[in-house]
Amino acid sequence: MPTINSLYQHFLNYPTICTDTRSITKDCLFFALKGENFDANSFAMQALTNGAAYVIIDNPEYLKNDRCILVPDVLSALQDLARYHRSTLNIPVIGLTGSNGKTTTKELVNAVLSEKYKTFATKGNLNNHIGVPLSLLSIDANVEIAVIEMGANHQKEIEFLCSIAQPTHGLITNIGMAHLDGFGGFEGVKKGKAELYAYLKNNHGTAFINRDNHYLLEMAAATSLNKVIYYGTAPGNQVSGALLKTDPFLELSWTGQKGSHQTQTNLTGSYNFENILAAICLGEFFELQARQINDGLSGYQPRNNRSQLTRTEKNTVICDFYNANPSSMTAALANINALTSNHKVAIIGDMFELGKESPEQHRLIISEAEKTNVETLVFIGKDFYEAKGQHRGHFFQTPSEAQSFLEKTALSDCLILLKGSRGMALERLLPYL
Ligand SMILES: CC(=O)N[C@H]1[C@@H](OP(=O)(O)OP(=O)(O)OC[C@H]2O[C@@H](n3ccc(=O)[nH]c3=O)[C@H](O)[C@@H]2O)O[C@H](CO)[C@@H](O)[C@@H]1O[C@H](C)C(=O)N[C@@H](C)C(=O)N[C@H](CCC(=O)N[C@@H](CCC[C@@H](N)C(=O)O)C(=O)O)C(=O)O
Ligand SMILES: Nc1ncnc2c1ncn2[C@@H]1O[C@H](COP(=O)(O)OP(=O)(O)OP(=O)(O)O)[C@@H](O)[C@H]1O
Ligand SMILES: C[C@@H](N)C(=O)N[C@H](C)C(=O)O
Repeated sequence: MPTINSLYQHFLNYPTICTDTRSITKDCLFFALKGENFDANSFAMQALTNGAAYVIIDNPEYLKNDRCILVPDVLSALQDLARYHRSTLNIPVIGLTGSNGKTTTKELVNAVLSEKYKTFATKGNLNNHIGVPLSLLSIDANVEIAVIEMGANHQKEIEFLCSIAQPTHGLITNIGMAHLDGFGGFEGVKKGKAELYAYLKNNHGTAFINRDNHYLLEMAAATSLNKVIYYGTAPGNQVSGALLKTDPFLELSWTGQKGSHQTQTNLTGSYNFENILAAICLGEFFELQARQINDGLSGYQPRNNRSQLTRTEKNTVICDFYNANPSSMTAALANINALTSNHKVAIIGDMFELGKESPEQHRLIISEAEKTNVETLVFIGKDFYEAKGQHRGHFFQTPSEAQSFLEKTALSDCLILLKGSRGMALERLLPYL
């Protein structure tokens, strides 16, 4: 079996990692992972034929030549290699987690910091036990600061990802009602996310904390964090800010260490205010000029179905269908409520991974939606359907039933919120809006 040193030598010679023979890069190291459909050990020879330099396998049956490296477990080897590579990098690594807004905040932080530094940031949301190692292994010697997104749906996951990413700086965006099933309820979410603070505390890292978020303050106090930089709305933080405009895009004023400034963004949704402030705070901390921070923020254009305002032929659609949970759904409803339009429509789909709290959470969202000034409410999915009771709105069990309704209704001149969990894939309704 190879040592981590010998595996790392291969990585230094062949620093591209591949996990899929269908998109192989010449001279890569191919890690044969297992999935629900395949055991990629069986693709090892194909990977070599397609150009891989070496294949890392864990089934001795596929050990055919000296370009096959047999390890006890391929996933662990990938994680160990990433941990080792990270430990050779003497750069700030910003670990970023939270229930909502991780990807958006990561993108904004990267947009800001890249105005001054050579940055690396997690691609998309490759944020789990496979994605974090792959991200770290993409950091090359030119990178000056890395922003690593860390996702989790159960306890000890952030602790494990921190052991790989070894963040020197960290930020929890917020604590919300997400992945309640795996975390074991809201208190479980707090406990799981606080693993980042514990890592920073034990490794002399710096935490960036939204002082307006009392859950984060409680968690920081419980961890006795000693290196903390605050941002928020009240004066006296490293960065303090206020929303100036929210319709349709956010504009804000902020005060840092060297004066007050104004920023324009291409983001909709006042919930993005805290994401933006976090990015400004990191920009200030890493000594960017206000102009660089503002350029980074105003240059960021969401293209990832999160808070993305899209004009169709007939309507304006808030494309927010990447995911959903009770906290982000509440925030999205509050946002459309506050926006101006002749006619408002909310098309919202089931929220997944809520466990035994799911029926109640779906009932609560229906009540929240009813209280808004949105005239047309469309609820899609089994969970909303089961909670429908006597509530106002149109309820459909499946997106295709909702599609027939939308085809008949032919909405026009409307502002439409389209949001649901990933598995609902509500993007399929966009052509009918
Ligand atoms: C192992 C793997 O890559 N899986 C991906 C694969 O899944 P599947 O089970 O279908 O794999 P297969 O069985 O088809 O294949 C096994 C391997 O064989 C390779 N292979 C196959 C065929 C072939 O001809 N040649 C081959 O080489 C193949 O490439 C596999 O390596 O496909 C799915 C669909 O594309 C992928 O979704 C799946 O990816 C897995 C899930 C993954 O973890 N990917 C990471 C890179 C990642 O970071 N993905 C993120 C998801 C992040 C996320 O959802 N985060 C959550 C919180 C984290 C919770 C955590 N506990 C968790 O469970 O993930 C959040 O809320 O943010 C992403 O995709 O965006
Ligand atoms: N600060 C926030 N508070 C509440 N909801 C938010 C916040 N930021 C973003 N959201 C909502 O969460 C959705 C997903 O945003 P984003 O992808 O940035 O979050 P995430 O935490 O990275 O999610 P995932 O881990 O699933 O990628 C957005 O479309 C928006 O509806
Ligand atoms: C897709 C995954 N990152 C996620 O956010 N899942 C929740 C449950 C969703 O799809 O809404």
